[in-house]
Amino acid sequence: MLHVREPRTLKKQNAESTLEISDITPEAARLEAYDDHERVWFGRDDERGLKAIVSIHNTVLGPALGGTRVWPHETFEAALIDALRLSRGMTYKSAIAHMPFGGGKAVIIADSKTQKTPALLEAYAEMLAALDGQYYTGEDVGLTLADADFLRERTPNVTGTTKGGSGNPSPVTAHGCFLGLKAALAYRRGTDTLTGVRVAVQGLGSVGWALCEELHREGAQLIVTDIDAAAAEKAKAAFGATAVGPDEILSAKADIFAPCALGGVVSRETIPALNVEIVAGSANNQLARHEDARLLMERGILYAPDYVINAGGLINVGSELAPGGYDRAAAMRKVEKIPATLTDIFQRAEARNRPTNDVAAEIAHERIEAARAG
Ligand SMILES: NC(=O)c1ccc[n+]([C@@H]2O[C@H](COP(=O)([O-])OP(=O)(O)OC[C@H]3O[C@@H](n4cnc5c(N)ncnc54)[C@H](O)[C@@H]3O)[C@@H](O)[C@H]2O)c1
Repeated sequence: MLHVREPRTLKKQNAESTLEISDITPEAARLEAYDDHERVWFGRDDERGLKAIVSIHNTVLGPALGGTRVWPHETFEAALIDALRLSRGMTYKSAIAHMPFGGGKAVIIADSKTQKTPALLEAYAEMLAALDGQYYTGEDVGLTLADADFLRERTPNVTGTTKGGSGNPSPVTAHGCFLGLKAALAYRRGTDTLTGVRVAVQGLGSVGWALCEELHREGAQLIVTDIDAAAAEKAKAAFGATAVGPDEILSAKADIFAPCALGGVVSRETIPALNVEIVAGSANNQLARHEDARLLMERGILYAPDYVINAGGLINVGSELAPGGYDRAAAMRKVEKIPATLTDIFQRAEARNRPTNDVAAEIAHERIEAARAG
């Protein structure tokens, strides 16, 4: 059932501030991606260049937690859909990883290389403070560890910082993906030996690069791409990788495709050209549509649901908020459960002839409904 919530207002932190925050839940509710979000906020500060959407999907399991993406979406609607899909994914991610958090995510509409000024981040910190604990954030595409530290100096609800926090989540996300990718390989081939296994990695940013390091150490052959050609060149030198163009990676002949850039890359348009046995990577919302997982299944391609395999970062930053504070060893023990969780999903999906992401979503829903019922 669709609930369209009454708009709410937030108290201004400072009467002089140029930041305006509005409740755009009714506007979001008109979109297919809405999926019954609890609240969607829009923060705008023309003087400081901020346009930010904070999307809170579901807080049944706990307060909303999810990173902030800085990306120059072409339209406001595209940014809003991105935020909605990302925050819903965070709800599922927490539920599957047994973390006590709800799903939330933020999108700042800006080019992180040219428009992410200290003034913009100041305005965003003010927005986070005004949300007053409804939403905890951290790194995502376009928001670095230094940015997270900058925000944390101004407002408390920022995780994954060096300011008393757990630090950069990306290597932990990459490690969880590495373990999950091996679990998929073992499920498919009966062995998780990576020697000579060809992995096509799309996106050589914080997670993609760290994943390549682990894969390379275990003897995988890397085929890489990035829209930043310099990153691909660096990977050639560091890992002996083969670099291909951004459009070529989707049909590259490999054993595994690891999407580690943005979402929507696995779609009914791209699936026919995929030349791999497994899709396992860090990107959020890899599938353009939930139903696309069935097309993968029909092509015999094993899909590791994104919010299961990439939960390492959430587990790490979320552990900061555990009673007693951050304990890295405890967080890593949880990350090491990702392969078993995935294997269980693969088995259930195969036994019922269902796509893996259907099974994962079902498990997440069951946990949320059980918590709602108390
Ligand atoms: N950082 C984390 O801990 C974390 C946790 C969970 C999920 N994720 C997801 O993993 C993905 C990567 O995150 P990140 O933190 O490494 O981001 P990042 O910004 O550090 O890296 C993204 C990289 O992808 C490249 N890229 C963008 N579009 C591309 C395209 N079309 N083709 C090839 N390359 C392209 C960028 O140039 C950049 O190098 C994102 O989808 C993110 O939401 C990240």
